[in-house]
Amino acid sequence: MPKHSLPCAIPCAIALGGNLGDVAATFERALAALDATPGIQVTGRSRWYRNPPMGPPQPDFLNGCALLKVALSPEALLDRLQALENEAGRVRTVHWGPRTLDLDLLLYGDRVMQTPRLQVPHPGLGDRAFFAVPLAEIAPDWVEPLTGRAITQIAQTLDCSAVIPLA
Ligand SMILES: Nc1ncnc2c1ncn2[C@@H]1O[C@H](COP(=O)(O)O)[C@@H](O)[C@H]1O
Ligand SMILES: Nc1nc2c(c(=O)[nH]1)N=C(COP(=O)(O)OP(=O)(O)O)CN2
Repeated sequence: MPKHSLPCAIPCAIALGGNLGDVAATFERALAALDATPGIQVTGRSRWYRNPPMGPPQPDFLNGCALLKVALSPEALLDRLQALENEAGRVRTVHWGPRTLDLDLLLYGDRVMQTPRLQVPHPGLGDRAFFAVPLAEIAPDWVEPLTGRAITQIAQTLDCSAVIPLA
């Protein structure tokens, strides 16, 4: 089925992060693989932003966000995101430690859910500038359903000074 006719597609926002290897190339591969996935269309992407690590000392991160149209359940979308993390060689060792690729589901339409596997909106959206700054670039007016705040409003409450766009 052509992507433009995906029935019941839900607008979603994801975050990309990583600090091991050629992260920009890893992000490009992940977005291409997502767009090639039945039931997923990549409709927008931010610039990539360099910023210092949250957590233990480690190399700076690249972070960014992408917008999707998704005709999959939130759980099936998470399965696909985690499969792509694994394909990028992600190894889970240290909590908040270095990684080749992290793909987080930030928003799934206006759904609010909290299950053992999935919290949506992502609980970091309100306090992580490396989520809010790139998302504000591509979806400034999207209203976060838990607090009723637009993404730009969230970004304005955070110290965004260390989240620097690449060229
Ligand atoms: N919104 C979410 N996006 C991604 N992962 C989520 C979300 N809510 C809960 N999770 C769970 O978080 C752990 C660890 O995720 P990493 O970001 O890969 O460290 C994972 O088991 C998800 O089920
Ligand atoms: N600058 C920056 N620092 C980070 C980043 C990141 O993307 N950018 N992700 C982290 C951990 O994310 P993880 O997904 O493991 O934790 P979470 O489940 O709390 O989001 C830890 N520290």
